[in-house]
Amino acid sequence: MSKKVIEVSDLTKKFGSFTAVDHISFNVEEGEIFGFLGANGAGKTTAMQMLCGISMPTAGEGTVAGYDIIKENELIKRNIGYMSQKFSLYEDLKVWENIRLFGGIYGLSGKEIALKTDILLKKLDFEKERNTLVKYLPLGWKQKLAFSVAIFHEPEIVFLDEPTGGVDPAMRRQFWEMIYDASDRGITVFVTTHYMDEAEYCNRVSIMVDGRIEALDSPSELRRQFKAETMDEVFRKLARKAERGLK
Ligand SMILES: Nc1ncnc2c1ncn2[C@@H]1O[C@H](COP(=O)(O)OP(=O)(O)OP(=O)(O)O)[C@@H](O)[C@H]1O
Repeated sequence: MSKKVIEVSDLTKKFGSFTAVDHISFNVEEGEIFGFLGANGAGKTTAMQMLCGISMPTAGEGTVAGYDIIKENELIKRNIGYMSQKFSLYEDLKVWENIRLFGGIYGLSGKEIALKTDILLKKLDFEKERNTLVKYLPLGWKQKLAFSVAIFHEPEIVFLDEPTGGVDPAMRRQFWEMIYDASDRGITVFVTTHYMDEAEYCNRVSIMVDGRIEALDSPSELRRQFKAETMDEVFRKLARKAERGLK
């Protein structure tokens, strides 16, 4: 049996009387690429922030990387990687300065950071951009850099919130090569996306509708269950039920 890196049960988040995330329960296994889908406003970001220890649940319980999401949220923050929609890169710092900053935040030594920076820049073919201010990088490059710094400390799990928004399919494909590479090294990947071709690349996918998980399985099994040719069709069949955000 594979180890569970995420285990949550009845996780709920209310904002006043509005229930943004409504009693969700699921597990993610070590090394999985787990897709977290849902229409705008379905509750994906809110759920992810609870898993990352950034936001406290109103109800429910769970563990991430073995730590309790309520009592040990500080430990979770230190032991995961997180790439938010706005990514955390500092636009007015150079590429190498951003890498050093995040390496430091994650507790790596100066020597380790220097060594790993050289390896990373070479791997990304970014050596010429070492001294470039991040604000001058094209969006796709920023996304690759943001992902690289999110996993610089080799966390057990990385959370990616719409990591490939706004770039062309070729660039998105390159980004997914990096995701596969991380997954091959044993890093569990939890990823939200609006692109249904990306959903097909995941080992398992959950689909949220109005704060609840309405379906969860492998893409092929979901296509079978929903008698659909593509994940896009599965998604549209489910999203039709949504009352939030689609009007
Ligand atoms: N701090 C908040 N206060 C009140 N309502 C909020 C807050 N954060 C989120 N919401 C509401 O909760 C619902 C879920 O939002 P969330 O951002 O989690 O959705 P999402 O699935 O990530 O959507 P998107 O794909 O647009 O990012 C939305 O209706 C949103 O307006």
